[in-house]
Amino acid sequence: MHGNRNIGDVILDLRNICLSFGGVKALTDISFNVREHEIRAIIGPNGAGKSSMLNVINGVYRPQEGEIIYRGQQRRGMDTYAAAKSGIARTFQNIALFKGMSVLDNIMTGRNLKMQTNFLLQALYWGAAQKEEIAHRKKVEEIIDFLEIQAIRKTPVSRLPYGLQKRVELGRALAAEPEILLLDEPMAGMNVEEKQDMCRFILDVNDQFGTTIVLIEHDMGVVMDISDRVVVLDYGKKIGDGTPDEVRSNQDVINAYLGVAH
Ligand SMILES: Nc1ncnc2c1ncn2[C@@H]1O[C@H](COP(=O)(O)OP(=O)(O)OP(=O)(O)O)[C@@H](O)[C@H]1O
Repeated sequence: MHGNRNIGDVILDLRNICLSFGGVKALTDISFNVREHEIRAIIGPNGAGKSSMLNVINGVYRPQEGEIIYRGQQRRGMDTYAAAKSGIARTFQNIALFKGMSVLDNIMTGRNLKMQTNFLLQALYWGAAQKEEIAHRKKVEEIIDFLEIQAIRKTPVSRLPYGLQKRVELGRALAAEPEILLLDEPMAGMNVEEKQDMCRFILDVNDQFGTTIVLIEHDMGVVMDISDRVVVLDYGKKIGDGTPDEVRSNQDVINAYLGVAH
């Protein structure tokens, strides 16, 4: 629960979203919502528009048509900075960490938006800045404990196996203490064990921090296992929306997936 909102309230409402790139219609009239505290998956075959949808939510793309209502307010012209500031954090399909920096420092970069003091103020009020720094470090250490990566906290990210890099990326997103966490294919390229770990962490984040999670994932087993609700896109259109069971038995969804390699 965050502030005065309750579990199950709609916190993000996407209405009639249309997005095109030149002649390519990436999203056509897409509407769906995200409820407080749920795990919401976006699935669909390659090129269906999943990444575009995530990019609309965190302000990378501005849709030509449609409305985005976030926390009861219509969002206009939000950019990535404003989205992050308002509590939306994300991880990327391809890991976007500072490879030469340690795990600790990478996660610390996720605190940037939370830092109040700028460099000048830091020089003037050294004590206050130091206090703030200590508070940030504490938060980062909590995340490191939570993700069970104490042993590698000083290790440069480039030396870590892929699965752990993904975990560090999750840590950096968590450092921003987001209300909505967007995960773009969090299990892509992972082996079975790494996938199980990541699943557990996603569920724990949701459970212990109450974070609402929107994720894109190709692994159907994972999606159906951990999601509360699933929205299905195909060729930029919404063809299904509901609980995993509802989506599984939706004929349009079955057809779309039988049409590809599944
Ligand atoms: N920046 C862009 N410029 C031009 N076309 C784009 C851009 N981003 C996406 N598209 C097009 O929009 C459509 C949807 O792409 P998108 O990446 O959102 O799909 P996706 O479901 O995430 O695919 P995948 O599973 O392969 O990652 C595709 O036809 C894609 O070529």
